Amino acid sequence: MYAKVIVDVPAKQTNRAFDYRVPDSMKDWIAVGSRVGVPFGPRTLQGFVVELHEGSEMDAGKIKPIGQTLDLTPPLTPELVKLGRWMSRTYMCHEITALQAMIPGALKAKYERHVCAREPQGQQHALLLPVQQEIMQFVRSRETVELDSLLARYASEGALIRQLIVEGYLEEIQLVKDRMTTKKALTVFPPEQLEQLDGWIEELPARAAKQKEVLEHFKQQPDPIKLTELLSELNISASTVKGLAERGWLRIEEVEVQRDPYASRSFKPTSPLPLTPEQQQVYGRIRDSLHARQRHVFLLQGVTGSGKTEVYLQSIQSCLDLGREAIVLVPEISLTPQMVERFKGRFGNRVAVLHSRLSHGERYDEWRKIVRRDVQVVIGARSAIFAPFTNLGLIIIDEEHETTYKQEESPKYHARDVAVARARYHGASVVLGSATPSLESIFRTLPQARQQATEQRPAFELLSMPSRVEGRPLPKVNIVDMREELKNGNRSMFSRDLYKAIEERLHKKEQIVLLLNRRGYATFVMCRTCGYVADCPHCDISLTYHQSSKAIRCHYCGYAERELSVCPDCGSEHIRHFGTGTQRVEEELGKLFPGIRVIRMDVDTTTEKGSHEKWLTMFRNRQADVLLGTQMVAKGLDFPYVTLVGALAADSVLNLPDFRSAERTFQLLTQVAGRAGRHQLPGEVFVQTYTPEHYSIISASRHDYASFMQKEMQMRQLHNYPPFHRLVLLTLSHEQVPLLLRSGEMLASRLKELSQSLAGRAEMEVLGPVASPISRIKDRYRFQCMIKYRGETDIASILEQASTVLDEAVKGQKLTLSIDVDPLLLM
Ligand SMILES: Nc1ncnc2c1ncn2[C@@H]1O[C@H](COP(=O)(O)OP(=O)(O)OP(=O)(O)O)[C@@H](O)[C@H]1O
Ligand SMILES: [Zn+2]
Ligand SMILES: [Zn+2]
Repeated sequence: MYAKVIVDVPAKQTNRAFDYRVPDSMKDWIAVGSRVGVPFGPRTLQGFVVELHEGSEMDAGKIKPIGQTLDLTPPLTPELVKLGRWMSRTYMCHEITALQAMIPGALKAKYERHVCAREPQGQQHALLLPVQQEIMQFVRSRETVELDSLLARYASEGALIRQLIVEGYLEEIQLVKDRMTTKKALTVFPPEQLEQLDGWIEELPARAAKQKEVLEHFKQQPDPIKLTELLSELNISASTVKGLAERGWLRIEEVEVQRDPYASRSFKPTSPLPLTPEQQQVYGRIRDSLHARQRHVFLLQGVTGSGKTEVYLQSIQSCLDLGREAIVLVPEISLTPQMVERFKGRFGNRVAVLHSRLSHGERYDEWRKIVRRDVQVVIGARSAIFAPFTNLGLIIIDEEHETTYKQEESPKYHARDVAVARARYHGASVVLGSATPSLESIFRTLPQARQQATEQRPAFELLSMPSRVEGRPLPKVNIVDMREELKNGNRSMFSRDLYKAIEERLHKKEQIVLLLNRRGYATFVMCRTCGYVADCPHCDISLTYHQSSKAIRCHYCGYAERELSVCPDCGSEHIRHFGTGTQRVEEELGKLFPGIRVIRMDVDTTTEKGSHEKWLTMFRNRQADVLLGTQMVAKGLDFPYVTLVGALAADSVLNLPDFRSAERTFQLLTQVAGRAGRHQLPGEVFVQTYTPEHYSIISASRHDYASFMQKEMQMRQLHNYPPFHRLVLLTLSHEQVPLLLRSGEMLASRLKELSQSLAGRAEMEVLGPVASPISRIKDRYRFQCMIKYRGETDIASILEQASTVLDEAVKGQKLTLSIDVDPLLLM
């Protein structure tokens, strides 16, 4: 038998499968998705088996054998291996990079292979042969056994051992060296024959009362117990237990314990709520699709507080009832205890939780629950989309418009696209939920996009929930024109209206959420008198200020102007580049409202593990009046006493040099406004802005997604932006500008040539090269080209051809080309 293996060297020359022979002794162990060690030149490399064949085209004598198998159960499924190939083609990354992104970090480290005994669950199992029973007994007596030593001991029984693993009698564990991926604890075991306990209790002298107590404990509770637990339960010292172990009456051994980050918390079980008519209708569609095994993508547009989560929960329940599995993605930022509680409360220990604040070991243990089929539901951030389920029925992406679903380093995938690809394979349903769907997603529900739908990019079905549960009203949103405030001599960050509203809430002991968004590095130029913002005449985005050159520039096309000292519209001198910090707001709050209790949540105050949760718990317990922060205070929080929301500088996103800035502004304002008045107390919102006439701000204040969407679609179409055109961003970097410029021009002209050869209705436009918005990182300069295209374009092969030309021209020059397909950040 022969295997095709992708090796762990992310380089162009090794971005293909290499042939290896599967030694007879490994035949039973190797499958598509197995991790193996293979000889590669003088080294041994880790790799993944992507295909198995009876024969090989290559000369049999020349094919080297696989050196070792690294896992007993392959960490990847055949489906994920296929997905890796699709990702490599779709996102222009190395196949190995895609595959590595699917497995937990712990598997990338050093390892030691062990097995331990467990009770097989579920279906009928084959009767064990005597030799297998002997093996099981041996393993049980040890808790864990290193696989190599087991195979050495039962040298001729490899296939039978493998059968024990497949049937679930043995479980493989990776004991990763150095990093200690499995955690061990000293555990006390009772004797095999429990009847002996009585005799021994008799035998002990009266003064050994404590030791008698220990034996009594095992008479009542014959299960193994952690030493520390036993000591604290009986209030005894370790020497008491050790004495018993020395007599051979008890056994103390190191045993692996599973780290469960949620073990210390108990979750209050919840049962399904009776659905509102809107929820019922949406749920009915999803359930029908699950039953019909349709590969359907739903876009669930439900206003904030419409009860989307309850729909997710009940849909998952019907998926589980069909014996299938579910993945739920939430943005990292909203993976709060509150969210986890809702899922654990409904599905208990059938849920695994994956997010980046877990340690390597905790992540690995959660992942193993999936591999072992101990859980059927995974809730997690972006990378949980790769959960190795084999019978997926439902994938839910909450807040589907969030940018965190796009990975910014290679593989630069979007979890939404990966979800659709996995669902296609499994015949699963996808539910994308949001109060403010991305333009890309809503576009795919429109008749126009339905016509262009393909297998790869299917049309979406729109489901909507336009009202909040129990008829609660959406909060009233007031737009405050900050230009007026300035005219009236108010130079504070707080308008008079917002000031009064805060005062009132403090008096009534209600709570306040204040949002100050500051993203990106760019500062924009704005007139504080009339609200004028300097825009690029060619690109419809704002220009950014560059201190070093005292110029304002466009990051897309390179257009530049001298720094402005007076406003070109109104002549005012109050024109400057903008940026304020949460810290300053906190100080000002303290001055204006002495004694006010403020929780500040931003990157500075949330780096520590668990700090995010700590702040939110404090706020929930009403130990603070104000929750002040960046966009992390806008998402998914559900606090009954929040009746006031203030957005301090609503324009700060609007003026980022990004064609999506209006969309981001609308989304953010809608989300943060949605935090107010979600329960009995009605809510009120103040949006402070210098551009009160902007459609994104007006639509958000009216909770009017439809009119925003229409206007924004027009803008996008006018400028050939997504969702009408698709984008590819190519970034070149090198230490020397002249070489960079030359290669940038070569790349652009090759791309332009290729675009001319396009047939039919396909269109492609190449912009650049221009300096990247972040023009130097770590002493390397950066230039970028952008492709805008539409129609049936084989973009992968165009990119492939262009980059090959570039590679040959600059051989050995350490130039890097990074390709971002459907980019979200244009930096
Ligand atoms: N059928 C129902 N009956 C009563 N209460 C409900 C029902 N469905 C949901 N709720 C409650 O309504 C509140 C809002 O629901 P939920 O948080 O799911 O809204 P959401 O649509 O996810 O909002 P957001 O987009 O702001 O996160 C919650 O407190 C939830 O418990
Ligand atoms: Zn002006
Ligand atoms: Zn421009």
